[in-house]
Amino acid sequence: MNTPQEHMILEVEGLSVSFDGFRAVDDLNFYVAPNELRVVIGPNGAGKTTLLDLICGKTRATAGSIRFRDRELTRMREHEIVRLGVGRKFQNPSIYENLSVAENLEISYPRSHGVFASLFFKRDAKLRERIDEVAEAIFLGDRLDAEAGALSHGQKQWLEIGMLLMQEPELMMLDEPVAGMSPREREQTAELLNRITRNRAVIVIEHDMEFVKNIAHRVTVLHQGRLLSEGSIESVQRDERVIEVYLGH
Ligand SMILES: Nc1ncnc2c1ncn2[C@@H]1O[C@H](COP(=O)(O)OP(=O)(O)OP(=O)(O)O)[C@@H](O)[C@H]1O
Repeated sequence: MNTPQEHMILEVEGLSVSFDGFRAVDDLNFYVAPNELRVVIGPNGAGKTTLLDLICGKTRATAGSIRFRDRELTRMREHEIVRLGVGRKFQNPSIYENLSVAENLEISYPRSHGVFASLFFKRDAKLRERIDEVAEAIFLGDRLDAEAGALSHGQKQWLEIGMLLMQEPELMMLDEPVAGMSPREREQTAELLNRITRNRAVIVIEHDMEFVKNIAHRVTVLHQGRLLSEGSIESVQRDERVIEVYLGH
């Protein structure tokens, strides 16, 4: 799929970024539908992380456009992009180790309704409800009072996903979410991502092909900053160009 379709939530067109003349992302077109779970794969240095950096505003594009719900993101600042509904999870969890699970979720709840809104009981009830709901979704419903630092590596990754979910993003991006997880935790993460995608679009960068098979609706393969192949996991795995790049011929 390399042509715009109707109702795409994300439309990336002609996107390029150069670092000292080196094109890390090179004239890329990339479209994601509202309830899609897209996995981006590709060899080291293919431009996967840079693509997410461009979408979330961490890196500025040299050329091209990124439209999210018909809003142009390329000139927006990171916090504006977050406010529009784009959430990003980095490889290393950025949770507050000294705070409890519930507190970590609470500080991630958007305050956009203004300081005075927090004076009202209604907001607190809604917040508590949201914390319970998210904690349940990330398999930490019975660990609300646990200190985040005491969680397992996998649980910390889930907590960070939960912190993003508190903001109810319409597009969520995750960089290698199952790195370092046990097989059981990987299974649960697949279940979590599938559930999350019912209400939003999700982009995942992943190397573990078994995991990719469990979650991907479609796969985008990047190579040297360009689109190499795109489609179902089966079609991408059969693609000669993909095989060649991975086998390094
Ligand atoms: N800020 C930067 N300055 C200079 N070069 C950069 C910068 N960010 C990325 N690059 C280069 O761009 C290329 C693409 O990097 P990127 O991290 O996007 O690849 P990747 O596909 O995510 O790889 P990996 O699987 O190894 O994480 C690499 O050659 C990298 O060294």
